[in-house]
Amino acid sequence: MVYKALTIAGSDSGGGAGIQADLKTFQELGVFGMSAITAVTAQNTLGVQGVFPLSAEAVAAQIESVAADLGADAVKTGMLFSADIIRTVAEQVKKHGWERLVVDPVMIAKGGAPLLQEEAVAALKEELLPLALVITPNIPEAEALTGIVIRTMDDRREAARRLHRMGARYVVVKGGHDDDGEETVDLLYNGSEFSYFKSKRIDTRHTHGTGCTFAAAIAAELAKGRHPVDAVATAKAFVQSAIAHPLGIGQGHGPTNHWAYRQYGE
Ligand SMILES: Nc1ncnc2c1ncn2[C@@H]1O[C@H](COP(=O)(O)OP(=O)(O)O)[C@@H](O)[C@H]1O
Ligand SMILES: Cc1ncc(COP(=O)(O)O)c(N)n1
Repeated sequence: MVYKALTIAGSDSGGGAGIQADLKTFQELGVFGMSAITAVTAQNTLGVQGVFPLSAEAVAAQIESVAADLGADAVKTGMLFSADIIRTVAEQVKKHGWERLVVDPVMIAKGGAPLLQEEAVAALKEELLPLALVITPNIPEAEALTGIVIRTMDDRREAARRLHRMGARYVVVKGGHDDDGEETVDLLYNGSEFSYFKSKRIDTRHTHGTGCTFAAAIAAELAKGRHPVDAVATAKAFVQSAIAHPLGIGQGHGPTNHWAYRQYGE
């Protein structure tokens, strides 16, 4: 049985985030990766030097080509850039009946470059979020989507409840941006209870693409038919290993090591 996952996201020329991180992660987890590119970024470990969006028509055509021939066992979205592209992606997801959908609501690159237009946040909330099986905001994204200022774990739980009410069935509020403490804690809410995925916080600047890698690993595990909670557990272990064994390339915020989980395990 060959499991297939489709990523709908932006291209990162530096290879650490976006489509490139997603395809590497799918491959490492034994899933055949396919892609629909929403925007091409000129990017490296130092930052984003340019953003060149594709038309919504070009995005739809790529998705149609995949759906018409190969099909997808799970779908992941990343950088979507505009409201137009978001609406198109939502239409396509509904049209093809894709239920195992991971929405990583990418908004801003770690260096501060916007990857989603401000006016597109409403479309993300209204059109795409209700279709998500799993949504994986980091803390600033959870704040932008809910309007809650997140300082404490209670704030995070409240944000998760709101995102669930907006229609996402499993909400993961990631803890990479919470700099306090020895641990990073990703909080998962399924509509009735919370669970916590904890790992040792690694002191490193090589975290470019961690969010993409984490969400792609969830999609890969969902493609194999795994339960969302088990998929999140594997994704946390995968990204932890990828951060713990950095490659040390590039002059800025380097990429994670996508083959670390296979080579070294957790
Ligand atoms: N320094 C770190 N040490 C260990 N895990 C981390 C670290 N930074 C991020 N992570 C993990 O990487 C994943 C992505 O987190 P985060 O940085 O919050 O997302 P994003 O890349 O979208 O900003 C989460 O599972 C988080 O717990
Ligand atoms: C094309 C593209 N997509 C997404 C990100 C976010 O990366 P991160 O996973 O570090 O939040 C990025 N920098 N570039």
